Amino acid sequence: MLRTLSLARDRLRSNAQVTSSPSTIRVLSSPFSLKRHAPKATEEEAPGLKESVLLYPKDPSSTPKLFLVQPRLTPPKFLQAKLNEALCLANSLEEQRYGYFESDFFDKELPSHVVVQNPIARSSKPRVDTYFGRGTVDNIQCHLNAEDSKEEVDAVFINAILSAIQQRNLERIWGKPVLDRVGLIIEIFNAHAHTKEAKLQAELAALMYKKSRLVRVRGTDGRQTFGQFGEAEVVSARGRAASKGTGFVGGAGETELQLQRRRIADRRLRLLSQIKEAQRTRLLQRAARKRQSGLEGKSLATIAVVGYTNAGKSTLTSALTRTALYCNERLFATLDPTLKNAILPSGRKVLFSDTVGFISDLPIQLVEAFQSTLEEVVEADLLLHVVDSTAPNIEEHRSTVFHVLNQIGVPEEKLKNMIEVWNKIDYEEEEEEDMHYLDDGKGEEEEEEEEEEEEAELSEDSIAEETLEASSEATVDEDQIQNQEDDSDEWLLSEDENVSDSELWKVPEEAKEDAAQKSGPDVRVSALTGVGLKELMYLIDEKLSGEDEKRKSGTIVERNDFQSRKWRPSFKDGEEFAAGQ
Ligand SMILES: Nc1nc2c(ncn2[C@@H]2O[C@H](COP(=O)(O)OP(=O)(O)OP(=O)(O)O)[C@@H](O)[C@H]2O)c(=O)[nH]1
Ligand SMILES: [Mg+2]
Repeated sequence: MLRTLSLARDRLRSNAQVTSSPSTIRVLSSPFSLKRHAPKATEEEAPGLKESVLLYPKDPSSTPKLFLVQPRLTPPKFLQAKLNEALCLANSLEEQRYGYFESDFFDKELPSHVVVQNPIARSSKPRVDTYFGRGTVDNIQCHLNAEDSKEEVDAVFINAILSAIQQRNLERIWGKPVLDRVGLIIEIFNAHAHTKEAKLQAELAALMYKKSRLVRVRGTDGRQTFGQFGEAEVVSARGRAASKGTGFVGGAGETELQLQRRRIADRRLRLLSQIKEAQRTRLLQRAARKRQSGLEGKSLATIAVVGYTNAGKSTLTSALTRTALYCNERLFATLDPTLKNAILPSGRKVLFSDTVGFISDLPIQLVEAFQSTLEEVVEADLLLHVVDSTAPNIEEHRSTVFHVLNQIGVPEEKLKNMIEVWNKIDYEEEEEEDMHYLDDGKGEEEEEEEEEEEEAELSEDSIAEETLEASSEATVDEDQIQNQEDDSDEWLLSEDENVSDSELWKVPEEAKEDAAQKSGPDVRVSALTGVGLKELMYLIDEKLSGEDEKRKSGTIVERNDFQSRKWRPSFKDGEEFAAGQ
């Protein structure tokens, strides 16, 4: 069904009527209530971390005003879903203070946005220098000027993956910071991180992203700098750069680049050792849990609740365990795994683990920044996949989750045994409406004409432009060589990897096949109203006893092969330490 933007807002509001109504209603609806957790006095703050991870200059005390640019997609239903998600992402960027968000999500205005031509759809290859064609870049500039005249836009959010060069060039043209999809998600991680471990992991992700963004920038006064604005130049391993034919012989610039890299490398090492410490604590706790359950003579199984962000994982976990986890309509409301007890119908005691949600187009390296968090998923006895049954692009959500679970090394056996829960069945579908969003207004014919004109312009006046593009591509490779020398185990792929965007970010066919193998939900629930929860608890009981049987008969290998999986945590000594308990 075609969902419109206004419908999306209505839909959010209709959810809001249930979830964000006055606190009295929330408390009365217990045990399925959604209470915001109180500030933790014992939470150890990590002072000064925030300042060092900002991807663009902003006032941390206020929510930034973003202008969203959505490349056009087909079919319209898919575009609508992606646009809705991007709007929610943009509105999710808000600092969390003591476990709370100050503003109510549903009171927030939707960010200004425009749908523009998609360079990938047109030529299957975006422009190397500016991602979009010239006409689109100018068009966005006009929209930005109009927005600025109302209230100044703090940053432009492009819902696509940009290379460092494209990002810098667009910043120079528009005179504003530009965030791509990965950049914004990292910003959200940093803004929402609450515990020390989440803060460290989010900073690590930001740091490695920053590293992949290092390009030399020519300031307005002609000096080379790494500042926010300026003309992007690609720095080669030999310290040579070329931009519009203006090369320079390097030396000082190269040193500056190396200095930046060294600072990042130093900080990364410090962060890794702090994360290792936090992970050691987690491993000790897990070992203690196992020991205790062993003493009691029964195994204390852990059930990891996984799913796309905003699917309702925390709401469901709260409902099943009769606790009040933090649930919020903002994307990535949960960043830390939380364990909660519950008793199954058989009387068996289990632990539910609520964790960070997944999202499409997220590079594995970013997922890996949360490796200590995701270990809870890999180590769990049973997985509960929560799917938002109201999502228009439900199949994309499902395959994204299968993809991430595969990437983090969840064994196939566990994937097969995973319970798929379709949530939000209480949600009623609204009438179909026409889509409402600001489009750049270009029909296909116009787009083709514009493209032809651009191509003609390029071939006439190609020397400067092509020099930039060709040299960008050439020197990027050389730059990558240096990158690898500096830091061989890169976390984030940069544009330097020379792989097209579509190849990098799309969900592989195998993940789609995995998702398709499961024909539908095992159980349909409403975490909010409690419908289907009893059935779900019986199913969990059944699956766990099936697992016990298989284990007894030896068809399941015990969880001692952590190091041999596709993705491995780098903290082997911590494992050994815990194993020795
Ligand atoms: N209508 C309806 N809304 C629900 C249901 N379950 C969750 N929600 C709403 O969906 C939104 C997201 O819920 P969360 O439980 O925070 O989702 P999550 O999967 O934990 O999200 P992240 O932690 O951000 O990944 C909240 O506004 C919930 O109130 C449901 O069964 N019905
Ligand atoms: Mg959550």
